[in-house]
Amino acid sequence: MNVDIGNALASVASPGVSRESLERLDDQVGDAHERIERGMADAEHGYEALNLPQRTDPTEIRAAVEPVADAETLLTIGIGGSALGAATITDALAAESDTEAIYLDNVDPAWISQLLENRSLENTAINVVSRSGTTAETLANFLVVRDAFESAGVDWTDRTIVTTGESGPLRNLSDRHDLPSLQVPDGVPGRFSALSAVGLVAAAVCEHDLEALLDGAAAEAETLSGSLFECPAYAYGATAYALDQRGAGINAMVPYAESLETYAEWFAQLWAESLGKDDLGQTPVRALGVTDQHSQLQLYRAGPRDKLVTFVSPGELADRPIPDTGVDELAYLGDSTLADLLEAEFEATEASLAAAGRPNVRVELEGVDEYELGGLLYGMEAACVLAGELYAVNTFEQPAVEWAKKATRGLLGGGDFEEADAVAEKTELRIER
Ligand SMILES: O=P(O)(O)OC[C@H]1O[C@H](O)[C@H](O)[C@@H](O)[C@@H]1O
Repeated sequence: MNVDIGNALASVASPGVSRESLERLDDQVGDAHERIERGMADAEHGYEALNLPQRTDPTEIRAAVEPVADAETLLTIGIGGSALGAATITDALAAESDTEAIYLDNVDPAWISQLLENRSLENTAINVVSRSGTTAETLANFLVVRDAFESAGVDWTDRTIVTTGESGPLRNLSDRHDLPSLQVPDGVPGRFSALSAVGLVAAAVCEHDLEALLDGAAAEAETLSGSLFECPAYAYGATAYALDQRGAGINAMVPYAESLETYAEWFAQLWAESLGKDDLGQTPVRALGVTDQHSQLQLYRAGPRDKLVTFVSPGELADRPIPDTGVDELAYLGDSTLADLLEAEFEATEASLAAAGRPNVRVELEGVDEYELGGLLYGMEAACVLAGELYAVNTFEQPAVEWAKKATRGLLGGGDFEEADAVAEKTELRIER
C-alpha cells in the first residue's frame, strides 16, 4: 500500500501536523522500530504476528480443508479476531469457487435459526475458530450448529475443521472427535491473526490464492524501516497518533469499495482493542464510500474538529459502463462508467474535506486482489503496533474485554467471578411508559 499524508499537514488542516513535528516524531519512530524488530526477532507475544508472512504454511492449511473442499456453504463460527480477518478476506475477494462463506459471530437466536433453517447441511461445512477455546459465544454457537447437524442426520465430525490454541476445551473436543485441526500460532493475538490459519482457512475453502496474500504481506514487511518517510505503514500509524495528540480522537475508516466494508470492521477491532487503554486511544468509526457521503460526510466536514478521515482508494476495479438515456441533464453520466463515478466521488470528497481544513489520509491500493489485501492487512497491523509504541500502551492485551467476558460467565453460572456482582449494582433511573 501507499499512503498520502499531505492532507494531514498543518498547512492544510486543523488539527494538522507540521512537517517539523513529523521530523521530530520520526526520532521516536526510529526507536519504536528498533523495539518492534527486537520483538519480532525474539518472537515476543504480539510482535510475533508481524512474522506471519514467513511463518504461515499455506500447504498445511489447504491439506486441513481438503475434507470439506466441496462445501457449498462454509459456516465460520468465531468472534472478534477469530472471525473478522477471515470475513475481511472472503468478502473482499472476487469469488473463485461456489462456496458461500457465512460468519456466525453473534448469538442472536432468531438470526442463527434463520441461517440454519432450509439449509442443506450435507453440503455445509463448519469452521470453528477460537484462540482460547473458551469463548462462550463461539462454543454456544458451535453446540447449536452441531445439534442442527445431528437433527438433520448429518455427521458433523466429517464436516468440521477446528482452529484453536495448543490446549483448552476446544482442543480437547477436537482431539476427542479426531477432527482436522490447525493451531493458532503462539504469540499471535486474535486481532493480529488474519494472516494465519485463523484468517486463511475460509480463504482456502473458497479457493483464494493464499501464497499471493502472504506475498503481499511479506512485501509490506520489507518496507518496515526506521523512518516514517520510508515506510507507508509507519507513516499511517505515526500520523494517526500525531493527529490524535492534536485533538483528532476519532478515526473514520472509509474504504471506497463495497467489498472492503468488512475490512473497516476488522480495522475497528484492531485499532480499538489494541490502543484503547490507560485513558488513551483513538476511536475508530466504520464508514463506506460512497454510501456514507450521503449520511456522515456532513458531520466530517462541518462538525467538531475531532476527526481524522482515512480513505482507502481501491485502485482499478472491474468496471461497468453507465447506459446513455438521451436525457440532456443525464448525458454526463452516459459518457462515464460506474468506476469513473466512484473515483470522481472519492476525489471530490477528499478535496471537500481538505478545503474545509479537515485532516484526511489516503491509503492507496492497486486493486482489490490477494496480494494487495495481504499488504493492506499487514500494513495496518504494523501501523497499529507502531502507534502502540508511540502511545506506550500494551498493544497486545485487552483486559477491558476480558472483564466483561468474566462477568458474563459469572452470570451464567460458569464460575465464581466477582465481575458479575457489578450487574446487580447497576444504578437505575427508569422512565416508564
Ligand atoms: O479466539 P477467541 O479466544 O475465541 O477470542 C475471540 C475474541 O475474544 C475477545 O473478545 C477478545 O477481546 C478478542 O480479541 C478475541 O479476538
